[in-house]
Amino acid sequence: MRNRSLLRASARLLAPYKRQALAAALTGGAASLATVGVLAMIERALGNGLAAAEIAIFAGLCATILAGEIVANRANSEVVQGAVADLRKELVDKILCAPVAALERLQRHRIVTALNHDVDEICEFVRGLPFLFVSVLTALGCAAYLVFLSWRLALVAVAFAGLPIYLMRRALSTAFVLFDAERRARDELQKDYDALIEGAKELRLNRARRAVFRNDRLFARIERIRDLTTRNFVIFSTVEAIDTTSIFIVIGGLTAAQSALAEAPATTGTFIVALLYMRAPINAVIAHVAMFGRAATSFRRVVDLSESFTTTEPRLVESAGQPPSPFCGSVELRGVTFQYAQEENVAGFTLGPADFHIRPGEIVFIVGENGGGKTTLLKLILGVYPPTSGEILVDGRPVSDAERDDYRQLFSAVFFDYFLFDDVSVSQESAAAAQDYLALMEISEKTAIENGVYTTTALSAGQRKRLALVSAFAEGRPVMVFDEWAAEQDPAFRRAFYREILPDLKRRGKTLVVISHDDRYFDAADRIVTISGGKISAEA
Ligand SMILES: Nc1ncnc2c1ncn2[C@@H]1O[C@H](COP(=O)(O)OP(=O)(O)OP(=O)(O)O)[C@@H](O)[C@H]1O
Repeated sequence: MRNRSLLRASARLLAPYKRQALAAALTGGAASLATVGVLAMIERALGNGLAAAEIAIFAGLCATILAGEIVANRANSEVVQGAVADLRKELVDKILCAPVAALERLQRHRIVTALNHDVDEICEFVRGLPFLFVSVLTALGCAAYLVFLSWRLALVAVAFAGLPIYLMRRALSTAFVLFDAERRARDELQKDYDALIEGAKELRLNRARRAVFRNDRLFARIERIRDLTTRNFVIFSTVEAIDTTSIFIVIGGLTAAQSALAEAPATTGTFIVALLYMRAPINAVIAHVAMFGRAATSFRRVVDLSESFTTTEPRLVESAGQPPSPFCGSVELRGVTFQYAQEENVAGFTLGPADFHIRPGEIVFIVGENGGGKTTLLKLILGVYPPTSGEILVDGRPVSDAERDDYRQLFSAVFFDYFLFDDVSVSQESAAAAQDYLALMEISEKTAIENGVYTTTALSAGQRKRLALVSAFAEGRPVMVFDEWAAEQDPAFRRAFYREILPDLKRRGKTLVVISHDDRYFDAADRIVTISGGKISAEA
């Protein structure tokens, strides 16, 4: 079933390139038929020589082979590169629209392996499709020619090829099972590669962990992949060896049968030459079967991934460039709940039902114990997580799924695990203010904004966080949100954040939502909301 899906998906990918694909198929097909024609003429020439007109036809066929192959390869390349680029773009768009909670749950390694390895495998298969088509056409042309030469010899050849074909089929189905195991091992290896880079400092410090990680995890997985790939290689070499041997078995069978069938030796000779020629396209088909197995496994992974990316906001990529809606009133969460997906029979954390509101121009602090639900609440306020139930209202009007992306444009945020892009989206009016903010953050000596890009982001942890605040400010949104922003700051700058920067932002008309554990500065808030065990427990 899935295999048919792969073929359907391949057909869909190739659909926009129908004209080039048709050109490739026709020119490739013409070259294949010309090859069969050349073979037939050689057979005639060996017996009777060629007349002048036939020499011209022979030259014409050779020219057809040359031109056909050049044009077919060029058209193939256009088709395949187009289809590959489309598949990559499609996956990027899927990830851009995917629910953030699903991306967080899936973890980076699975997505990276799908984007790189799986796309490459599928592309490799698609890339081979036009050649497969030409190979099948050539093989069919040869087969027709063989039947034309002698249907009785053709029957003998099929009879002798039966057992090898059965053995090859058995071997290939074993290989397909191994592809699956190899693919799972690749996911795990990618996960360990991530740990190898991201955990470099920890691995340097702990000799015992380094040894276990290297030997029992990384090397063990690399060895497993080597083992599975080698076993697959052996299977395919065996298939090729069976294929090579089978041709000789068939030839042996033909020579043995020739006298019983009273075939002319010249016919049998030509039959065998054509049979030998047929080996090349048959080998190409077998090689493609291997590609098919790998691509089918990768395709299953991509489909599984795509299914977990099912989104309520499929049009996110189309709405780029729309201006944010004007914000004049309040934001309210009414009876909002959110539940993380269940992990291995452990129920996911549930937040809410929560009622929460933000009035324009105020500073709201969200406080509470670790794991109480502050960041989850923040992601709900920002519209990054859609509520499981309940609704979000702007100026008393509920925000629908279709409007959620407009709603999100009200906010800029510095998350606890923020990502710092090196470009700054500075609106005309906030460009000068962004420069002011670099100075206010005491990093204008370290970096500057040139052509909308920071000259450097290679700064200390606290300085990078200040740069993230500049970026958030430069976006010019009415509501700014900070998740434990001051955690990395030195005491003087931490004080500056609560006593100078937040009031300055408020003076500039910003509404501010701040997660904080800095209880000595809680008085900087206009209002404090406490959350514990997923419930808003107090408001002051
Ligand atoms: N990506 C996630 N997937 C599943 N569960 C999660 C995820 N993130 C958080 N949780 C669960 O949700 C609960 C609340 O997490 P949250 O990050 O909102 O807490 P917090 O109050 O911000 O904590 P902290 O003060 O430690 O930052 C946690 O106890 C955790 O079990």
